[in-house]
Amino acid sequence: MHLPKAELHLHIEGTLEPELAFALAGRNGVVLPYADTEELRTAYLFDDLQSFLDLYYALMAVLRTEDDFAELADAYLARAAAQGVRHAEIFFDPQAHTDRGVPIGTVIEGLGRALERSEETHGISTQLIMCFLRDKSAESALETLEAAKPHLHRISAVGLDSAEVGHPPAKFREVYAAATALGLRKVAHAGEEGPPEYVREALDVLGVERIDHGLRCMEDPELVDRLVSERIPLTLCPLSNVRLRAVDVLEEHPLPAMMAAGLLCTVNSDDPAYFGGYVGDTFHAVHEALGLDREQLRTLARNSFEAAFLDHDEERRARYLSEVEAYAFD
Ligand SMILES: Nc1ncnc2[nH]cnc12
Ligand SMILES: [Zn+2]
Repeated sequence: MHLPKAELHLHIEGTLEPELAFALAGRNGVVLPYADTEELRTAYLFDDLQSFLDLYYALMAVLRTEDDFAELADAYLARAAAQGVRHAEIFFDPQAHTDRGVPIGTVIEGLGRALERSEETHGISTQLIMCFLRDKSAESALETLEAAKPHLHRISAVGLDSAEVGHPPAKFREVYAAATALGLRKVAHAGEEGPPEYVREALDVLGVERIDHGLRCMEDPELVDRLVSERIPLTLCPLSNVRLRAVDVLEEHPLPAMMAAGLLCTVNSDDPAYFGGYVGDTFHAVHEALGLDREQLRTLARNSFEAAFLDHDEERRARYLSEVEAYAFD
């Protein structure tokens, strides 16, 4: 669906399509434990977040050089542009690469190279969000922030992702305080598999401005009231929630109830190479499965630009919002 939109919850490593994985494996002499792309695709049946993460981290072995990261990001941006994305705030997981010997500079400069020419090449403005892996230590997160310092001009925010349950946001209090002192914005995954309490902690202890997922806030009416009154954006990922079994089927996703409750919902693709669709496909899917009408889809698109970190460029935000209003559904 070509409705103009911002994508705010997208892991660049989660855009690694099987074809590119095999091409990079060949180039870099990495042997994958799958015969071909078809066999690899059969592994994309997940029971929960962890079963996905195991494959997601394993496949990253093919990403080694600056060119690899630039190619990965460029391929995503081309697909996103074809689905109406005008602005993308892109997550990356530096520790997943530094832990296997790829320097953080290789990752950031490779991604940065694709991102800096994105507006010209794809018509998409971009930002980069550096995520800490919450199943690693707080010290490792601090070391990662320190190692990223020569490249901070390329990074606008920090985030928190990976295995949620058992790794509450408060574990990362110190690194978020350090990121704040460096002028970085803050988001965190919370309430995907973890309890509503993690959403509260992300707001109160880490000071995040957006919640990634936030699905489980619906179990806690008081929290919903707070998210509504403070207009905290939620970056929801409905196709991801189905594939990782947070909801049984898309038809039962609480997105309509969340919108009706007044939450500032956005719709995103999370890891589109693994979950069956990019963000335009996701808009189409929620239209079909949940019956969201055109004005509700327009609201989701409007919300995406409202929730974007575009405060330094309100003129651009206004331009994107006017494109949403002007969009004529086929
Ligand atoms: N859906 C997700 N939740 C947590 N960490 C992730 N890393 C990539 N995708 C993720
Ligand atoms: Zn995510």
